[in-house]
Amino acid sequence: MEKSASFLFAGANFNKKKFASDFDRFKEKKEAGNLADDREPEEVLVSAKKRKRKARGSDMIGRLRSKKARKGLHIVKDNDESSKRKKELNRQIERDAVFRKKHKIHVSGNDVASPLKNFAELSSRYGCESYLLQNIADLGFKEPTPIQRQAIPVLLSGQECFACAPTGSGKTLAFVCPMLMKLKHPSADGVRAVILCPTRELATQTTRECKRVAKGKKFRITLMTRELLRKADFSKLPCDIIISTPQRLRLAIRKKKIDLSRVEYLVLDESDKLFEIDMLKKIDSIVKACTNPSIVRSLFSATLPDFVEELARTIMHDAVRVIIGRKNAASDTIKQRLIFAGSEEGKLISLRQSFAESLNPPVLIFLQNKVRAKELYEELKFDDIRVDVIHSDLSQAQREDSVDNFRAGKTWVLIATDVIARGMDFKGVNCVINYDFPDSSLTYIHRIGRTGRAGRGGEAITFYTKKDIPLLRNIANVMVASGCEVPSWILVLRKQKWKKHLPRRDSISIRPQDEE
Ligand SMILES: Nc1ncnc2c1ncn2[C@@H]1O[C@H](COP(=O)(O)OP(=O)(O)OP(=O)(O)O)[C@@H](O)[C@H]1O
Repeated sequence: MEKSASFLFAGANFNKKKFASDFDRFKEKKEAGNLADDREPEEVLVSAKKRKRKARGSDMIGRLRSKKARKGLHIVKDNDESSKRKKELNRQIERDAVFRKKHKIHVSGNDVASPLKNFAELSSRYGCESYLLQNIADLGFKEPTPIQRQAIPVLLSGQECFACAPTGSGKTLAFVCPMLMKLKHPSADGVRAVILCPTRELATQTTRECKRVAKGKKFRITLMTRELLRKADFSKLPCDIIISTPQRLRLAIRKKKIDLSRVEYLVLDESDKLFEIDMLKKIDSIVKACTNPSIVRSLFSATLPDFVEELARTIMHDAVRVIIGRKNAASDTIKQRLIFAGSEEGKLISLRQSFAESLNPPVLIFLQNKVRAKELYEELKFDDIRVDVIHSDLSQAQREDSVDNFRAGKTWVLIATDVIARGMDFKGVNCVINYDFPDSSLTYIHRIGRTGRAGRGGEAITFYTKKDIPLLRNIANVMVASGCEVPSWILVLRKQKWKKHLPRRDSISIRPQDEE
């Protein structure tokens, strides 16, 4: 090859000696090609025409071939693209699976959205407005909790969802955040979102939380109060989001005061409580009143019994199931203890003794009904501790005062019925005492979940007497599942089937009758 014959080969020297045999063959071919010129002119002409035809033919075939090739190339390219996409999708699925495993997120459903790595993804993936991110930051939330990581993208993708995550793990933000993002702006179109809570206290707390998260955006967030129910004309009342107990909302529907046909977003908080038989009818009529076909419904709770899942599946389309950790488990930040108190008298002695040794307020004490809550309050109110009581016989204002005083630290020990066992977020409760054994393992999980919230530690003490032994194993199983120690004899007791445990108990009062 001559020097510089080709720009590509410039600088490369062909070693003729080394490749002599190849070089000779190449020379032979060239010489044979030159022979054609020695033929007769006609011969040359005919063969030239033949060559031309052949060339033309081969050109057409070539064109055809190259067209096919181009087409083939497209197909190959398309196949390449789709296999690339498939590969990337598979990689994403693998990454999601690893991430979910790390955060103990279990999902089932179709095309479940990837979990959030951080709150900033709300903006990069879903165009979240800055006011919301700012509010989340102002609340001091640095990282999403596992339920927030998964439930928020699921709801933003428009899928319905039932979610089960431990007490105090941030479920409220997990449904409030996508709701505000979906609603985008305040509007005069009527109610567009409904949150149902089983108790008034929880509805009040959720309203407050919702307003904090929506700060700076003029959403009309309304708590359904008795007064509002009596006086307000909802057709004129501007309202984007309504938060209510099922009772009050059903009354409003019955009185034809409220139109829920535009509701785009419905949340059933503490859903297993809402699906209990006494609430089910009310829930049913509310669900039916929300007639918007594009509504997104979601169920949230720390406990999700199988019957609730089955019921939920009958009303929800293609819902995604999100479970954090183990279903129906207590928060693992709570140190749980069982104490055999022998009798009612033994419980009171034990309680006073533990207060005398170390009272570490705030403390919450649960009893099985309001009569017993009042009795214990009467016993303790003259002791040297700041004690208060909350139950359903108190007026709304008195109940609110009890909650506020406990929140503010004015009350050290709050005696309560199960009216505040679910959802209430009291910051820093150090100890929950089950003075009366809970009526089920689900109630146990919710009661003790008033402590050990948002990653903090806490303690739960449960008194039991002989009457509570039938349910002891069920509670012990919850304790073992969250890593607490339990005497082995309890774990071999017979397990009780689903039935409320509400035994008749002796009076708490140890004062002689004529003193009362
Ligand atoms: N991402 C977060 N980072 C830190 N704290 C958070 C975060 N999200 C929520 N919290 C806080 O965690 C606490 C518990 O949240 P929340 O009341 O929503 O729990 P929950 O899961 O609904 O509990 P429950 O089952 O008892 O109703 C609240 O004080 C809340 O402000």
